[in-house]
Amino acid sequence: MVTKKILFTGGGSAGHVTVNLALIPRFLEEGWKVEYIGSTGGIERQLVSSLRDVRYYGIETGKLRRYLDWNNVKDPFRIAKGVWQAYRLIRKERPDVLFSKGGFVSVPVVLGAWMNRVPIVIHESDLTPGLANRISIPFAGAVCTTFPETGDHLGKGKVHHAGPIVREELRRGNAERGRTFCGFAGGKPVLLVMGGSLGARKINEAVRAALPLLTPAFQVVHLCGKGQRDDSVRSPHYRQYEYVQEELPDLLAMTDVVVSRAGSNSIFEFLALRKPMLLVPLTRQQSRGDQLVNAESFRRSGFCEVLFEEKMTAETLAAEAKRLYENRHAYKREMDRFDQGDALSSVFELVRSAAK
Ligand SMILES: CC(=O)N[C@H]1[C@@H](OP(=O)(O)OP(=O)(O)OC[C@H]2O[C@@H](n3ccc(=O)[nH]c3=O)[C@H](O)[C@@H]2O)O[C@H](CO)[C@@H](O)[C@@H]1O
Repeated sequence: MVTKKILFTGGGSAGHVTVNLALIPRFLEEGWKVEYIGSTGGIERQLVSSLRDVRYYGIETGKLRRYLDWNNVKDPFRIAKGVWQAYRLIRKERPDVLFSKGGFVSVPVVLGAWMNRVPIVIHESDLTPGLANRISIPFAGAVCTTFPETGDHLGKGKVHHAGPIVREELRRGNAERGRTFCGFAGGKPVLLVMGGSLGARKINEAVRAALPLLTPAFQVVHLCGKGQRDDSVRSPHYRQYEYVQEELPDLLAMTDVVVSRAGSNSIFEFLALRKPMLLVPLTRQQSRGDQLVNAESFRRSGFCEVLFEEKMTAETLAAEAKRLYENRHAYKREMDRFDQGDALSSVFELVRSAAK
């Protein structure tokens, strides 16, 4: 039997790596060789290093910004260098297919694959496609989507609605282990706060200011983002961690309700685990508005409440979190109606048929 080889790319933030982390074990189990091209210093390098049998190549990359910045002058040269590096790596490694999850590092890799005539499958987990994917889609043979509505933004033809891909290990958490990790006694419900993979300064400030209102009702676990811990804030009912990896399943297992940004991977993970959510989406100024539409779609489905950042204060945050907990059964009922499907298998089959 000829061994197939798949190349993955995607990075810049964990949201552009999570789907790859869920898919890679399936390809390895099926006997494929797996390689990954990411940036030399991005979060993807660290996340992919937790997987065995995956060869990682780092390339130079620049960010695709929509605002003025000195780096806008240097970055076209970095991107051009990245395209050249990706082209040469792909010519040498000869993968049968490229799976691209987006994020700025993926653009040079998609171009390098296209120049080598390697079939390309793209994955878009937000409701509206990001800039890197919009640039890449014309070069791809197929685009997998998470939200059914995304096809309306892409035109039909290449689009394949797969549904959410959620890492299997997230379902294997243990609430007792989570409580032991945090040093929490049982009793009070647990509120998990997650500001996306990079943290969210505004949410961090509001949650810390709201602690006197929140901790009589909840034990609060706060995933605050790298470099954003504030050790001056202490309470026996409050724990903060910058970023967790292997502990996340246990923390989710003990969680009753969530306050979160509206990054697509996070919210589909909370949906899969039936965690009622209060979403504070990034504003249109902070991002391209993708989280606003993600959150609105979830609100329409009855899975979450939305608190706009402009309206977020310690008081509104605490009041909305308590209301969410009181109504938790109603949100869970709506979530139970969601058909999770088996997106992982359907994407695996699509990629297998796209491979040379
Ligand atoms: C600032 C920004 O550009 N955000 C984008 C980024 O978000 P971001 O990178 O935050 O992406 P997501 O919310 O989609 O995913 C975050 C991932 O990190 C994991 N996690 C998080 C915290 C932690 O401590 N441990 C951990 O493992 C979550 O379980 C999840 O799998 O990509 C998303 C997917 O394209 C977009 O919707 C977001 O708009």
